Amino acid sequence: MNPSKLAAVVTDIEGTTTPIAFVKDTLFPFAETALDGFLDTHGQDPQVLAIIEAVRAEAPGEDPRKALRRWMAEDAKVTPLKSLQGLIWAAGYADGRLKGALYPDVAPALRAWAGAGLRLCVYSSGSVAAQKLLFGHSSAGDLTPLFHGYFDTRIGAKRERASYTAIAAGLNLPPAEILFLSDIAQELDAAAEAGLATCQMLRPDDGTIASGWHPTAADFAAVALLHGLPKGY
Ligand SMILES: CSCCC(=O)C(=O)COP(=O)(O)O
Ligand SMILES: [Mg+2]
Repeated sequence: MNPSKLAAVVTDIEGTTTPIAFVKDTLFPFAETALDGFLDTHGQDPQVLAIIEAVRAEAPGEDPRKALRRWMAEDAKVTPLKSLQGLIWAAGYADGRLKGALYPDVAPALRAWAGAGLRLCVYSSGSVAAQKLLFGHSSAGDLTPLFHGYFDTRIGAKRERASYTAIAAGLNLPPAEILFLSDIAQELDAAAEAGLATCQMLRPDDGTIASGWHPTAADFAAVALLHGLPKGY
């Protein structure tokens, strides 16, 4: 049963479902270390060739490997970098070197919300492939059957109102029936401008600063409490 006015929950990953430290200290260094070897081995694969073309288009005149390393250093949310990281992480998830880290409250709440009929979606700067890997090989098992949809930067940047309007249109739902969860105030601002309900995740482990006006929650059980949703335990 879903007594709230919500039809869907769209969640960010880093700082929301997943500790920032896992992304910054495990995922990103894994991709950085493996970059050259991956490109040496897979550089002629059609998928990788297309990504390198996209790198050249984004960084004209710059050596693609240099551009990729610069974006990694800047934590730039650039689609070709995010696509390539997803391909590199795939091998790590497949052989068990990587396991998608989730805060302990996340899986029980997601199961309860999906069971209550809510449509669950992810919106992350990480590529859709990378999102499916993280939730498919998570510390709580394969959670991908719980999700209705996945969105990445191909629908638009996370700090742009138009991205959230496009997500609502893609879900064929009034924006007000969608709750967006994120730790980043500018993302929540953009979602609220598009008419979505928002909640800022203030994970104590991540030391997130409150934006001042979005409702806040320290975990998904608190989100459930705010919206009259089951919390899963
Ligand atoms: C799909 S997991 C990797 C997350 C990632 O690459 C990233 O840049 C974090 O972006 P988010 O939008 O989840 O904060
Ligand atoms: Mg985030």
